[in-house]
Amino acid sequence: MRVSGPGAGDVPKALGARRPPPREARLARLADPTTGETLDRALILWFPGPNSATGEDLLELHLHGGRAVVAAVQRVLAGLPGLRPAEPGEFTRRAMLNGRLDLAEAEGLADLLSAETEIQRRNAIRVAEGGLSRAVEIWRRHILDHAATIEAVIDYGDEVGDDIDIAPLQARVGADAEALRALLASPPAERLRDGLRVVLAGPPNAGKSSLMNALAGREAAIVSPIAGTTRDRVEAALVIDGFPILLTDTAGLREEGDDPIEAIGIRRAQDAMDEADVVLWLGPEEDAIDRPGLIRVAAKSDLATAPDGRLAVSVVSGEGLGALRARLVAAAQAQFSGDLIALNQRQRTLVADAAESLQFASAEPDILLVAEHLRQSCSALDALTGRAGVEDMLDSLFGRFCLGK
Ligand SMILES: Nc1nc2c(ncn2[C@@H]2O[C@H](COP(=O)(O)OP(=O)(O)OP(=O)(O)O)[C@@H](O)[C@H]2O)c(=O)[nH]1
Ligand SMILES: [K+]
Ligand SMILES: [Mg+2]
Repeated sequence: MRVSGPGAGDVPKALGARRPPPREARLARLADPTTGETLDRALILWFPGPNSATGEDLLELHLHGGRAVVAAVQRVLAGLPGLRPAEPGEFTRRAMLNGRLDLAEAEGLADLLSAETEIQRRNAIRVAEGGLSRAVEIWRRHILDHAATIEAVIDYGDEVGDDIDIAPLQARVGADAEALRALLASPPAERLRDGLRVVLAGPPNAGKSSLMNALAGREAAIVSPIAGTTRDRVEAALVIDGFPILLTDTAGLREEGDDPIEAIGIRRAQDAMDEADVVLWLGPEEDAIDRPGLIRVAAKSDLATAPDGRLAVSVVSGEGLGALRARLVAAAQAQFSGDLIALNQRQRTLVADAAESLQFASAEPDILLVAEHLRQSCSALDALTGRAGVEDMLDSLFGRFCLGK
């Protein structure tokens, strides 16, 4: 349990314990101040501000985790003058307001707390440790340099009353716009939870659901010899070699008959393919769509020899399943292993805005407007790290944290 703020240092005494020296854990008996009854034996840690997680005086009580113990201590603390329960995320919010971390780092921390997959965790820790903020700071400096040059040109131009060639500067600004946009090439952070999106597609009875079940290691979808068994999208999340993969089984594709539900299923199958990173195509060669990430699978290879160029797979003999898993891991690696930082939607929008303003600045003939576009680009980056006012954003971000964070 954490207590943050100017009165935090008085809490041990109120609980009948001594305040330990800074940053040293001490075992202490915590007592109810009204009854003298023992609440718990706990470790107390004392972090005087500003060198604490929140930047304020901060006290930590490491209690025995039982719900009743926590509730009893909480009740006693709430009864002390000047104390109230924290809002969700309030500690991190205070840390940010006290300059202990910036907005991008706080977002990284929120992502870290909710990370479900290894690639999410790796990305979140990079952001939480300031990886994104540092990259943004470099861009900001670039833009401020350009802006300073332009301001100088504007001032100087006033003096000599003459036009000055800003083409070389604009070329550099244009190059920066390109390079900044490269930040958008990494997959969006939201995508790191699902991982690689793999869709099984092909005509009815091709063996899609059987293959899905074999890869998932469970009976995720119904298998039967009846064509048109699968009608809706069926998802199974799995992890292969540490890479999260979201498998989606789909309705068999065929000329739409008079079954309206099957027709909806087929439309959903097509949507799923549009969104997929990898499509496992189990249909005939001539119907294979030409797209990146298509893996042609010759299913039921125990029944017939697979044609050249297709990956022979059988869920009966097990042939090709290992090779298929390896292909999926390779695809996931290509997509997620880079050093690029995955940006969330908010960050992507701001980076795109900043790059667009730079683009405008590089092509704008009016020198005053060039300066204005550079300013806008800079303020988009400021919003990213929270230098600019972003109250709404703070509310929604810190609402994602749990109590005590
Ligand atoms: N021998 C053999 N039979 C298979 C194999 N894979 C699937 N089957 C059989 O083929 C039939 C159809 O399999 P499903 O997995 O339901 O095919 P589907 O593509 O999902 O079919 P729909 O959902 O109807 O589009 C079932 O009877 C399966 O048992 C395989 O590798 N070898
Ligand atoms: K079937
Ligand atoms: Mg099926």
